[in-house]
Order: sequence, then C-alpha cells, then structure tokens
Amino acid sequence: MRKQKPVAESFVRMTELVLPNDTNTLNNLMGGRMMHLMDIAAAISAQRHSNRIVVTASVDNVSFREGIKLGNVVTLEAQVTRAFSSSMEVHINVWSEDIPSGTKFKSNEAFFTFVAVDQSGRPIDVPEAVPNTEEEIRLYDGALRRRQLRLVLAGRMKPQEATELKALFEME
Ligand SMILES: CC(=O)SCCNC(=O)CCNC(=O)[C@H](O)C(C)(C)COP(=O)(O)OP(=O)(O)OC[C@H]1O[C@@H](n2cnc3c(N)ncnc32)[C@H](O)[C@@H]1OP(=O)(O)O
Repeated sequence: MRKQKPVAESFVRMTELVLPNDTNTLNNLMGGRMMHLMDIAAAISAQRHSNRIVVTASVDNVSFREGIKLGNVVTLEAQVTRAFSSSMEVHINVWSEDIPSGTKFKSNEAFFTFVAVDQSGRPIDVPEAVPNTEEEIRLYDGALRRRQLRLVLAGRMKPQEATELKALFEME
C-alpha cells in the first residue's frame, strides 16, 4: 500500500528582507525575484512531502497586485495540497510587511507543480497527501480540477478527457 502523509508535514514558512539588489528602479521587488523565492519555498515543501529531489513542472497564474517596497519583509508560506503519482501540487501564499508602520498585506498566491525524480531524473511515485483541516480539504478537492486544466493547457491531456473540469461547465 502507498505510504500516506498529512499535508501539514510539508508546511514551509520562509521570511526574506527586500534588499536593493532585489528591486527595480522604482524600489519595488522585481517579479522575477519574487518567483525565485516562491519556487524555492514551494520546492522545499514538495521535498518535505516526498523526501525526494523534485523539479518544477509548472507554475499556474501568478499576479502581482501591489508593489512590494525596498525594506519590506516578505513571508512565504507553502504547503502540498495533493499528491498524484509522481507529481505534487503546492499552494503558496505571500505576504508583504512594512515593520515600521505595522502594515501587512497579502501580495501573491499561486499553485506550483513539482515532480519527484530519481538520481537519473526519472519520475518516481510519492506518498499520498492526506488533508485534515477544512481548508486543506477544500484545496485537496480542487486540485484534480486544477491539474486537468494545467495538463490541457500544456497539451498533455485532451480536453474531452478532463472530466472534472468539464463538470464545472455542465449545467442542469
Ligand atoms: C527552464 C526551467 O527553468 S525549468 C525549471 C526546472 N524544472 C525542470 O528542469 C524540469 C524539466 N522537466 C522534466 O524533467 C520533465 O518534464 C518532468 C520530470 C517534469 C516530467 O517528465 P515526463 O517524462 O514528461 O514524465 P511523465 O509524462 O511521466 O509525467 C510525470 C508527471 O509530471 C506531470 N507533469 C508533466 N508535465 C507537467 C506540466 N506541464 N504541468 C503539471 N504536471 C506535469 C505529469 O502529470 C506526471 O504526473 P503524475 O506522475 O503525478 O501523474
């Protein structure tokens, strides 16, 4: 039987200070630097779940709602939502905090997919991810639908095979 692990065991919190080298000429954190931090936090989460080397297979939509300023503190929280065979979906939230003014806002949210691989880079099965809290169950339940959408967009699944996705659009 496949090993099972609670999704909470994959939780990662990472905190970074926005330094001059991370910013553009408006003194805002650069989008690419943010994606780099998100990729690292999410990869560690997938590694914690699988106890394997993981590679980034895909990144879903990432939007940048508001600039993050030089000197702000960025907190990233990542956790596996669901594991399939060799792939894992990781949910990541990012907050930006201005410590002197005591303000904090959520700046980004995204889903990353990682694949566990062996030493030769071949996909290898990972433990099942078990959700426990209401929020973990909500994210787990939506993961199959999101997986189908990203595989269709990547040309790896025929739209007619995406049954979970199709069900969303089928009206009574
Ligand atoms: C340019 C860069 O910076 S890339 C960033 C770093 N990432 C990398 O280097 C990864 C490069 N890619 C790879 O090594 C391979 O494409 C892999 C390991 C991700 C997939 O290898 P494949 O030979 O295609 O394996 P296969 O078809 O068996 O798929 C393996 C898993 O990957 C998943 N997968 C493959 N492509 C995608 C994708 N675009 N989105 C989501 N999942 C994907 C599959 O659904 C499958 O999941 P499952 O085992 O849970 O069902």
